[in-house]
Amino acid sequence: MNIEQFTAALEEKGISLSARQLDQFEMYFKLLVEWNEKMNLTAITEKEEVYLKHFYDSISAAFYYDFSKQASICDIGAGAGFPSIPLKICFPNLQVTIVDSLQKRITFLNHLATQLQLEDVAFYHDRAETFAKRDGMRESFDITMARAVARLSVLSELCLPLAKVGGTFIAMKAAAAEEEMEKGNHAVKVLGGEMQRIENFRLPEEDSERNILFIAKKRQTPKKYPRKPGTPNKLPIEK
Ligand SMILES: C[S@@+](CC[C@H](N)C(=O)[O-])C[C@H]1O[C@@H](n2cnc3c(N)ncnc32)[C@H](O)[C@@H]1O
Repeated sequence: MNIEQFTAALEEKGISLSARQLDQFEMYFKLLVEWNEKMNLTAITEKEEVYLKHFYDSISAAFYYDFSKQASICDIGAGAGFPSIPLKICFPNLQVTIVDSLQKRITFLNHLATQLQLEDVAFYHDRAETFAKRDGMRESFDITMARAVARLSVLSELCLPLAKVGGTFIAMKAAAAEEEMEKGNHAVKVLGGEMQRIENFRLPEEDSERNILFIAKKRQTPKKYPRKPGTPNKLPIEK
């Protein structure tokens, strides 16, 4: 997807980018590739692929959810900033918090935010399991989201405790989401969530399936969750 196609595809979805926003994406691409030579940030480095598989794919959540309002987002395991940084570029009104367990990625994100002059962004080197125990963080975000971090039964324990009651947990998935949903539904309920809808589409130019799960945070998460780091993955809440 070249820049013209990227701009047109977003325009079609009602997202128009200014010259400044396009510059920010261009700088993001350059820094990603430059820093990737020193540290492992992504396997995707070819320009048109970065625009499609990282930028467009991250923004696709906005085709199904209104990010144009003032809202706080916590992006768990964002790595090099996906999906929340492309969303922040498109919707500067968002307050973005990223939590990632790899320090190197947080160093990159701090540099990126300075270069792109992003405001209202905060980056934490932590695991979601311990971040949720910090003062003021638990059940404090309007939206919690993650792309390519863990299967739903595990991911729910990382994301739902951080979403406020009345908020939304958005899980961005590739294929096989239906099966994951069936297995993950129990964890979603236990943690205070309720599956709302699943949006399914294919990435343009690729025959690659994408699923975005929207889960409403209905009730408070029981105090015992999240469990210790590593436990959600070792002993997922599954029936
Ligand atoms: C496969 S990468 C995905 C990165 C990004 N979301 C994307 O879509 O490109 C998974 C990331 O999740 C982070 N991660 C995994 N488990 C985590 C946890 N429990 N808490 C915080 N970050 C975690 C890893 O450090 C890594 O950066």
